Amino acid sequence: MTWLDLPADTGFGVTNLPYGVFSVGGDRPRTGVAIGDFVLDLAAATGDPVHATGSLNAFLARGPAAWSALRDRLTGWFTGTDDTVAAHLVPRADVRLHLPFAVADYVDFYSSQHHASNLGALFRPGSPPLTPNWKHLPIGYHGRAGTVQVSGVPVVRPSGQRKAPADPVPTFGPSGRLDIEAEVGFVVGAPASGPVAVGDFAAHVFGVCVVNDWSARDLQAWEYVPLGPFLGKSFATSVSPWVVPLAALEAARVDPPARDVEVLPYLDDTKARWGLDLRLTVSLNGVEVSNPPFRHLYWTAPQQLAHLTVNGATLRTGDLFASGTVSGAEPDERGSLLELAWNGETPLRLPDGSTRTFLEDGDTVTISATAPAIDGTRLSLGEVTATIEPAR
Ligand SMILES: O=C(O)/C=C/C(=O)CC(=O)CC(=O)O
Ligand SMILES: [Ca+2]
Ligand SMILES: [Mg+2]
Repeated sequence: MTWLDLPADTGFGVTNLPYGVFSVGGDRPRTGVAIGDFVLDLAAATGDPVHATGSLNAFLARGPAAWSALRDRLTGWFTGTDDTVAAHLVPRADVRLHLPFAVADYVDFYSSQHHASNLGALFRPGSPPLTPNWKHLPIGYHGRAGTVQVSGVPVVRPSGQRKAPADPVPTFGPSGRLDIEAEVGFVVGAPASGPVAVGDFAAHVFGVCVVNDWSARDLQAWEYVPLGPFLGKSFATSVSPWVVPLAALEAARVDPPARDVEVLPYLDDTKARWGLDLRLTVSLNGVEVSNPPFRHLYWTAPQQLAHLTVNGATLRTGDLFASGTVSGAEPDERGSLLELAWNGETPLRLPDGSTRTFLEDGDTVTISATAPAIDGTRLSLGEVTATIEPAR
C-alpha cells in the first residue's frame, strides 16, 4: 500500500524505484527517483550532498550496503503513513532528464545466439553462422564511453569510408545503412581491482538501463576485419535516463538457456543464475516493429563481467557493459534493422505506406523494456529514444 496516487499501469511503482538525474527549468541537475508520474528530489528529501552532484557516480561508488539502505528508506517513505516526502515530488512532465552517470568505460557484448547467427549469415555468408569461440567465451569489444548520450539527444548520421564488395575502391560519405541495436546495459557501481567472480556480480553492478547501440553497417562491414567494430559504432550510443536497481529485478530472474558446450570454471554460473525475463519493444516513428525477448541470452551479465575482468582489468564506478543486440528466434523479435529487413531484402512496411531497410533522416527510434515485479505487475525500465539528423 502507498499514500501515493499511482496510475494503475504506471510501471514506476514502489517496487521499481529507478534512479536518474533531473533538472527543472535551468536549475542544477540532481538525483531523483521515479515514482508514478513524479520524481522524488533525493537531494532535497535526504539532505545528502551525494545526491546533488549531477551524477549518480558518487552514490554508486558507496556500494551495495548503501544502495540497499537507501532503497529500504525509500520503500518505507512510500509505503508508510507519513507523507512528509510528498513536498519533494516533482511532476515527471516538468523535468529534464540528463545522462544519469558519467560513463567510465563502455563495453559491448554479443551474447544473443539468434543475433550472432543472423549477423554471421549476413556478414560472413558461406562460413558457419557462429564463430568457433562463440560458445566458449562472451565475445565483446571496447566501445567509446565519451559518445554515450542520454535518451532524447539526436543522433547525427555518421560519415566515413564504405566499400561494397562490387566497388573497386572505397568512397567517403554519409552512411547509407544506419541501424539500431536494441540492448540492455549494466551499470557498475562498486569498483574492483581485478577479476570479479560470477558470484560477486551483485556486489559490483548497481542496475540496468536500456541501450541503443547505433551502428553504421556500411562503415562497419568495410572496417571490421580483423580488429572488429571501430568507427561504425563509436559515433553514438544512447541510454535510457533511469537506472533500475538489480534489487528491483528479483522477480525477473530466470534460468538462462541450456548451454551445450562446457565452459571453463571462471564462467560457470550454476550458482549465480541471472537470466532476466525482460521484454523489449522497438518502435520506429511510433510503430512497433519488434519485441525482443532478453531471457534467451546465452551469456548472462555475471558471465560477461567475469570475462571482462578475468585478465586483471580493473573495474571503475560508471563502467557500462551492454548485453549485445537482443534478438529472439522469431522474425518479429529481432533487435536490428539489418536483421528485421534481412540486409535490405525484405523491407519493413510502415502504416504510412513507406518502407525501410535502414534509417532515414528524421526517423525516430524508441526502445522500451519491462520486467515482472515482485507484486505481480510489470515494472518499466523506461525508454531510450532519438531522432536521426542529416550528416553534417
Ligand atoms: O558479427 C559481426 O561481425 C558484427 C556484429 C555486430 O555488429 C553486433 C554487435 O555490435 C554486438 C552486439 O550488439 O551483439
Ligand atoms: Ca551492439
Ligand atoms: Mg556505440
